[in-house]
Amino acid sequence: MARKKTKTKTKATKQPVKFSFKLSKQQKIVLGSFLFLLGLALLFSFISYFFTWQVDQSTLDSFSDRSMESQNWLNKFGAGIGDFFIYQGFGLAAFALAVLVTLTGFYYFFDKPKKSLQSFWFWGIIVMLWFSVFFGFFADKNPLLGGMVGFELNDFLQDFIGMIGTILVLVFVAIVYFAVRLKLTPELIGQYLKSKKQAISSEFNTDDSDEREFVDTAFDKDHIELPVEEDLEDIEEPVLTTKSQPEPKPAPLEVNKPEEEENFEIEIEETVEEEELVENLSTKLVQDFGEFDPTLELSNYKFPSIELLKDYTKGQSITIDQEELEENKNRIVDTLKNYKIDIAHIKATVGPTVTLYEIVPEAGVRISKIKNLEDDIALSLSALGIRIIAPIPGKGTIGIEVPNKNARIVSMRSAIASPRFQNAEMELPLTLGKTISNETFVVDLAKMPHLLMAGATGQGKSVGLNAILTSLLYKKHPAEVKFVLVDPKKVELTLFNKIERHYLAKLPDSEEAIITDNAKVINTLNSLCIEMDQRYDLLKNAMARNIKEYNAKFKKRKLNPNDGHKFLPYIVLVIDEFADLIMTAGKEVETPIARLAQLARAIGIHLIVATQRPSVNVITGIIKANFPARIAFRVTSKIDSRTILDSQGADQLIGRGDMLFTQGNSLVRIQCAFVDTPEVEKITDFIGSQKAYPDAHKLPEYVGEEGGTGLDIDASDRDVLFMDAAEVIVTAQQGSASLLQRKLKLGYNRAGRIIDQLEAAGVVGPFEGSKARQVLVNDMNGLHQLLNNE
Ligand SMILES: Nc1ncnc2c1ncn2[C@@H]1O[C@H](COP(=O)(O)OP(=O)(O)OP(=O)(O)O)[C@@H](O)[C@H]1O
Repeated sequence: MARKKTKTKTKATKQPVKFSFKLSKQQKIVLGSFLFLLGLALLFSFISYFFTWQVDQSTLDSFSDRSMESQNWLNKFGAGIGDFFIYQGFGLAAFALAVLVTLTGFYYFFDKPKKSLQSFWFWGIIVMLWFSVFFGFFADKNPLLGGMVGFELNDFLQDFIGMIGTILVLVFVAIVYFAVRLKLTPELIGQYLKSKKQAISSEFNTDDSDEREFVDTAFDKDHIELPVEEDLEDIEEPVLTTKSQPEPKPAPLEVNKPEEEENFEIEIEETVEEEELVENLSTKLVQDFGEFDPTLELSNYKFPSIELLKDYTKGQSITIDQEELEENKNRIVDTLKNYKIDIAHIKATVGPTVTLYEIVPEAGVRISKIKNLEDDIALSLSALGIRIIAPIPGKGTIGIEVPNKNARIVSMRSAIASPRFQNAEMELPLTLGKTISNETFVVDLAKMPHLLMAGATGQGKSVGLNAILTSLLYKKHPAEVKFVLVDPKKVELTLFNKIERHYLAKLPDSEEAIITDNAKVINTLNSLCIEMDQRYDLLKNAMARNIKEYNAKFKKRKLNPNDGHKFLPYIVLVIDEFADLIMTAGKEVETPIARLAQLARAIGIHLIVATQRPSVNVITGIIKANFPARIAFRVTSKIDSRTILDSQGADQLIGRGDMLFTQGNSLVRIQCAFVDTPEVEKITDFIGSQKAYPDAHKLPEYVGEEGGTGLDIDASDRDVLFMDAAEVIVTAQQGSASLLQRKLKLGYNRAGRIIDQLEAAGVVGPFEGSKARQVLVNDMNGLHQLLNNE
């Protein structure tokens, strides 16, 4: 005990009790509850006063006389308070005072930030005075309405500015209140009325009217609606409001006190609570209008129904032909036995087109020995397309893929309807088909980020491209994705013309959205490079790292459209017959494609390039390096297989949609989902018959190469932006093409050309490697002199 006492003493000398105006937590609770109850007492007194004031008149002067009773619910206190605040004071408006006191108590009790309390009091008193003066007009009919204060103030105002003047003053104060306190503007009221009107009209716009709109598409009545992500989002997405956010509470601080120190008050330094910026424009906009919805312009857009796709496997379940399995197994075992390889265990997985036999060899058998027997096993099974995977990655087994006698078609319908695809939370989900274990294979194009497809003619490339495009049509709203289609064969992608105004993007001056002419491809690719540069600028200004972040910010209304910001749809560039293009246009297409492939992933431009001839002069090193995701249908030689996959295997496929997919690591064998031309036609017809945007999505304009690139450039051949560019360079005193790209929103090629022209004109010095060129003109005067003297 004695020891304890000395401990207390030493502590007491060390920590002198500081005097502070700040209330401790306990004091706040006491003060808060007092004010809260006082407010309630005022409220009850006021209510009761209205019924008892006449009877209680006589008791007012005899407060100390205990024999006198008052009728008020709070007896003489209530009668006195009521008389003071209502009759002598503010009349009916005195209730505001009771509310303010209660609220103050509440704020102290729960230790809420006091800043909003000040504004409550300020505006509360104004409201109280306003009503008091307003009811002052009726003082002769009922003096209680406005109270003495109301009557006197009203009278005072009328003496100077008359009744009309007083009314005008009251109207003005009311406007100030609505504008400053409630932040109401005529636009907001207009918007509110408009949204109400829309809500009512959309309620009337029932399914009937939708059916009427597309009645001639003939697919409506009995189609099964797929659960569409966007629709769900509409319903579920809560609108974020600052008011609904819980206010930050100071973390409770637990202080362990020894018992005998009970008298000691620990001074807890209150942390300054950060006020939320109510004026934050984006929060306010979201509060008022909700998040930006890119699909609003085509809000009635209906996704194609699954019924438009054909079910090729109707009635056919996965039939396992026991006889075939047994036969194949015996042959594999026998062949291996002939080479003195014993098997410990064998297991079969029956896929849509091939069956995988997994073998566990006896201990001590070399894997390479089995791998070398590929041809012998194929011979003994008398089957094409045998692929040996030794060992299967992730498993301690050796796989032998043997084609089934009766291959099954994988319908696009089953792939689209699979939960894996339907529930895919991806930016650009693609379903390619089914794996050997009959699982639907779904990948995100946005993550690939570009796809290279190769396969000999007739092996399923076009069907594969259609499957990819169909996947996107079933999952993405027209506002979210745009296609740029290049089809030199002129027949494969023509069906997509029907959805030009929904899903396609094109150059401003071109008539056809689907590009079939190789010369136009060059312009389109360069235009996409400009689009890429512009998007990078937007991202930089928005301080977003990629398109997903940028669009999220835009939806939250954090980016101002007046600064050029807009919702950015993904752009998918599909090039069929790439070999043909490279052969005719060479470097001119290779350079922009390589540039796009290197840089475009972050800004949402993704490339899908298909080719028949996967030779090295078509798929060059630079292109290969930037296309980590590859699909190989059957190719004719091992060399081709190596070019596309960096390993053999594609030459052993069996065709008709049998494919290998890699994303840089292991190969996955997939049976591509089959979607036939009539099905694609039905889908595009269905989409095409709906309300569309006025035009296809516009790509930036690209001025072609006509100007020439030599340094002996004629002054008349200069780019139209030559003068602007010269001014930018001279002002910034920095001779770089990327500066021009940014400032004038140009593509790389055009900016480079202008720099050449500036060099020829003597504005900038020659190319100096990684350094920016020297600017040879010091100021604007010098520039004008130089150009005038030419
Ligand atoms: N996934 C698949 N399932 C079943 N059959 C398929 C599949 N893919 C393609 N086929 C069959 O192969 C035929 C040729 O396919 P496709 O037209 O896609 O070949 P391609 O590689 O585009 O040929 P080309 O390069 O000559 O245009 C189709 O008509 C179809 O009968």
